[in-house]
Amino acid sequence: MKFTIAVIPGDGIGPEVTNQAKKALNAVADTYNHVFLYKEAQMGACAIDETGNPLPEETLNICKKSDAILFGAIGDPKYDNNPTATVRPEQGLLRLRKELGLYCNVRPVKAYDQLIANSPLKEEIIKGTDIAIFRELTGGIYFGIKELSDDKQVAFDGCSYSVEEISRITHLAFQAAQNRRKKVTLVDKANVLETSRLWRKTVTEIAKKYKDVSLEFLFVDNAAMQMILNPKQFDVILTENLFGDIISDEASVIGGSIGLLASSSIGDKSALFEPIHGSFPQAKGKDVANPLASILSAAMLLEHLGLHEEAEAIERAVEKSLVLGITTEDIKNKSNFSASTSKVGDFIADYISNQEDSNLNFMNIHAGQSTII
Ligand SMILES: NC(=O)C1=CN([C@@H]2O[C@H](COP(=O)(O)OP(=O)(O)OC[C@H]3O[C@@H](n4cnc5c(N)ncnc54)[C@H](O)[C@@H]3O)[C@@H](O)[C@H]2O)C=CC1
Ligand SMILES: CC(C)CC(=O)C(=O)O
Ligand SMILES: [Mg+2]
Repeated sequence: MKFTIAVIPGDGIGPEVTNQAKKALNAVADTYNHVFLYKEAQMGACAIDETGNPLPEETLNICKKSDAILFGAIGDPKYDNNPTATVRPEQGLLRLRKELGLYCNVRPVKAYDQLIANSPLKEEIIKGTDIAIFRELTGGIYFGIKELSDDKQVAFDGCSYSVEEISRITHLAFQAAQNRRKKVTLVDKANVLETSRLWRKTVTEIAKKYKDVSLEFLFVDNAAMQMILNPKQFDVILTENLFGDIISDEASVIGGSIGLLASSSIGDKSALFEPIHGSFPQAKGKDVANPLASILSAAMLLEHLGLHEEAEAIERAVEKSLVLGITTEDIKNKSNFSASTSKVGDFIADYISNQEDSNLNFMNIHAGQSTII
């Protein structure tokens, strides 16, 4: 089959990790006889440098015409360290999400058995953790009216949610729970925020239609604590934009590294796939960033295109890289061995193409080495 995939590498480590995801997709295309037509587009700091606009119209058009979008990350210290800059890389990503209506961001969190020792959390706490975070992505405080008083002494970020915005992601979260362990936890701050009270009321109503799914409520401050104390209590977490952003980075500690967490952002017409991490500027160009979040995002992309077997092939290759310890330094194994970003990508692509044979090639490279390959 033939698909058009918009590729937005972005800034920092975005291009490096996206390249590895493309290697995995190319291996899938060769192995399963598909054609992936990549349309590369700019967004973020690199787009500002080139065009003055963090989301050029051309990028938006390429995305609208594609079957799916693979995105790396945006962001650059020259903007992070300049709070008065009025044009910012993040505006590009936020506008893209809004323009494409990508309201449902799903962030799977799981504790891989091979990496349990890498987590600072105890094995008995994290072993078996399997959570799907459903984060609302086009509403809330990230999209509210922003103001700074004329004397620059007072700043304002508005937060609003409509019943419609809450309802559409709530249905998707409950449908996902029906195919999982049948539990939804709504994470909010309904003891304080009016928007959170609307979330509780709306979600409670919708829950009545899904009688096989139980609904629990947690205030976000408590949820942040429970994520560390007892993550196995969670199945599907449903939450608003800001809270979902924060608790998903926190949850990545369970998996051993944020460099492992992939995501899908789904709307009625478009779908985008990206790691949950940012542009990790300290690692830019060093070939050390973990590409697995990007590679697993490519697997989610294939799943979205209906290519289930192909998605599984990527997931199996990722599992194999973890079993063999062919991993970047953020999750290096006990032998202190770590592979570079590109070598991990090579292994994944090779394993998809050749399956069992690739073990041998990489076991040889792996044997007796303690430095980056
Ligand atoms: N979706 C996006 O494009 C996002 C962009 N950002 C932007 O990224 C820039 C940096 O933000 P930070 O807060 O430092 O977040 P970050 O996610 O880029 O990095 C935080 C830390 O996570 C670890 N990390 C991240 N990605 C990794 C990877 N692939 N492999 C191994 N370790 C990894 C590193 O220890 C790093 O110091 C900022 O400009 C920010 O606005 C932040 C989050 C999301
Ligand atoms: C960079 C922000 C716009 C968003 C973010 O941190 C995220 O989506 O994880
Ligand atoms: Mg984030």
